[in-house]
Amino acid sequence: MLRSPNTSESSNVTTQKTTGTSDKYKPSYTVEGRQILIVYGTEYGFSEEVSRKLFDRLSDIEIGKDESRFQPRMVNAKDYTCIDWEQEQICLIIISTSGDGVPPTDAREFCEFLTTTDTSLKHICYSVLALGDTNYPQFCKTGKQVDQRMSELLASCITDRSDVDMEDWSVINRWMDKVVQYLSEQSSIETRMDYLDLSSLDDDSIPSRHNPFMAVLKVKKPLTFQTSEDDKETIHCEFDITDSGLSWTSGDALGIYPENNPSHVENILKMLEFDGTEKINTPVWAYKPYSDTGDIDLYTAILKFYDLKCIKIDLLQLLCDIVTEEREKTELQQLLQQGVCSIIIYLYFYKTTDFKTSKSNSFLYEYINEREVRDVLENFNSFVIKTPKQFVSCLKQLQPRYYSISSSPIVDNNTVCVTAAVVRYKLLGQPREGVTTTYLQDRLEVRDRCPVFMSRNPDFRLPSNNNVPVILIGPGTGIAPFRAFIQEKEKQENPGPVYLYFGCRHRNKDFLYKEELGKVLPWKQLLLNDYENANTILVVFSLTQRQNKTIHVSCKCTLPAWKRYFILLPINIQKLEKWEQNGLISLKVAFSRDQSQKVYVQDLLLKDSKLLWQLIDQILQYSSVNSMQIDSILYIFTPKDNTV
Ligand SMILES: Cc1cc2nc3c(=O)[nH]c(=O)nc-3n(C[C@H](O)[C@H](O)[C@H](O)COP(=O)(O)O)c2cc1C
Repeated sequence: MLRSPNTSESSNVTTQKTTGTSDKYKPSYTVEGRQILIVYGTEYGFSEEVSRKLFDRLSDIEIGKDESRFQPRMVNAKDYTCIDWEQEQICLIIISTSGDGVPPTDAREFCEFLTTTDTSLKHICYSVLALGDTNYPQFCKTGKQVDQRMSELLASCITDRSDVDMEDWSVINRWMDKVVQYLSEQSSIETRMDYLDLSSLDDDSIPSRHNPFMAVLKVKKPLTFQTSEDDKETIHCEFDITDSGLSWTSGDALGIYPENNPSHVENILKMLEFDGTEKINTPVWAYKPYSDTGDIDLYTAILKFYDLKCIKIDLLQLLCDIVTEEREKTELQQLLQQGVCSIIIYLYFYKTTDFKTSKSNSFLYEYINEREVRDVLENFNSFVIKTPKQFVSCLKQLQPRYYSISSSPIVDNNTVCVTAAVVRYKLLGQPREGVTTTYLQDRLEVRDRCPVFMSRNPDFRLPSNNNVPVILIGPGTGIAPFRAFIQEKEKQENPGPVYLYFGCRHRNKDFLYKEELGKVLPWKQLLLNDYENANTILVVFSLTQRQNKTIHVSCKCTLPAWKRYFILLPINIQKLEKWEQNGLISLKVAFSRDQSQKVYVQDLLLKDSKLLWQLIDQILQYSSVNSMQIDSILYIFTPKDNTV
């Protein structure tokens, strides 16, 4: 029997028949059928959502005259040890890329297993759906690596890997169509009961993304105040996680499940002419205690589990089908079908008419990106939605948000701190707000409870050698994880020096944690100028000769995904000192709005470009930095698409 490591050969596999629909996506769900394994590796839950869709599609297929069924089973890559590869026939892998081209944290061991095993998977047919984002230089790297490795292990490819740019469902659906088409023609897949070894799976007692801990908010204090429209509102929150079983390491992030603004929920219910007490099926992604019940009232479901900011194209499609006003129908049709020009371009490149959900439909994407669910319902209001189910099936799942933890467990392992800039802005003449930051600021009161869990960030750590100097650049709320790092350095015996680069608009208004940092680093407060236009946060850890290694990380922080870059570069201590003596490292001090002429980070970088390239040259010569890393470095120094 070929099992992944840590799996007992003599385990008692209980193949209980489970019939509950909410349980069907769990690996413990098992019925007799033609077994198909779906392995998903996810950081933020999208791969799991796609896997559920695939599961449903595969479950619906009837094969042959006996109308037998496929029995898909979904296994999170973190639970890969329950897989008995010898028994598998078909394996579909849906995996995202995280960090700077690395597997999702929970999928690392699975990828490591695939890389190191030399077992033949000749008997397995497979296909990979790689999820990613073209804004990252290492687009879909993990999916590509997994695909290559499966092929090296002699598994046969059912259909070519598809690489998905963000949530491009047209690509996802095309891949699923091909998989379904292939499988529908396979009568040789054996019918069996399930044989997964579930004994090694995590129990539900440890809080996780699916089972968050209800932490008490014990402190909420403003770090900056809004005295004019231009000012930023930044808050510091402390959550009590005593007896939760949760632990973290500085560099990790806290996942927080927000609630929507109740007035937005009420407004939507009014437009739909529902009163909110109607019952619907509890969404499969609901956390406890809601997940324990079969149904939930519509108001609670929309408040806690559905995204009212991001629009699913299904909502436009539904409205297009049911609006009664001709003008609205025509507008929706135009929106969904877009101009002839882009259809032709799309047909030419993709040889398909499935353009409705494609990113190539930029007109549609622009419409969606600028609007929220309530805007769409207001724009096209001649509808009658018959059932709450009809409506919620067109909404996205409300995702947890991740905040870099701004406190060290060494200081207090029962209190988790986060630092958040409250998001409020105007778009299309309407006031808009960030869901979680306004939930924390406006709706969550001290002593209230809120669902939280830990999100590991294993690449983003202080160097293990305390003597190693550390340079941190974290403008604005980018300072959050560095506050935790600095708290740790404070507790170390003979710590190496810490260089902190911080940027903000005004010295007296938004210099976060000014007093604390002033205490810790009186001798090295290097204030960089404005951060607003900084695309990237660069973190330089200097390493001793002995530790010379290159580490690349991405950190979950509050910046939009494409701005989330943390890069570690190795620098030799002596070199660092020498560079400093030679003036290669100089201090740049500027607050963007404290003088009449604005000065930004990129202006300083541009001015220093020659110097910076010399520095990068030295780093590159010193370490074995590969071309991927050079791309990332180039990205840092071209914040305004300027080539330095
Ligand atoms: C911090 C972070 C780092 C990422 N790094 C990459 C990357 O290096 N390459 C890539 O193709 N996509 C990258 N992505 C995009 C994700 O792979 C993409 O959003 C995917 O749909 C997420 O799926 P998941 O929720 O299942 O993890 C990154 C996303 C985040 C938030």
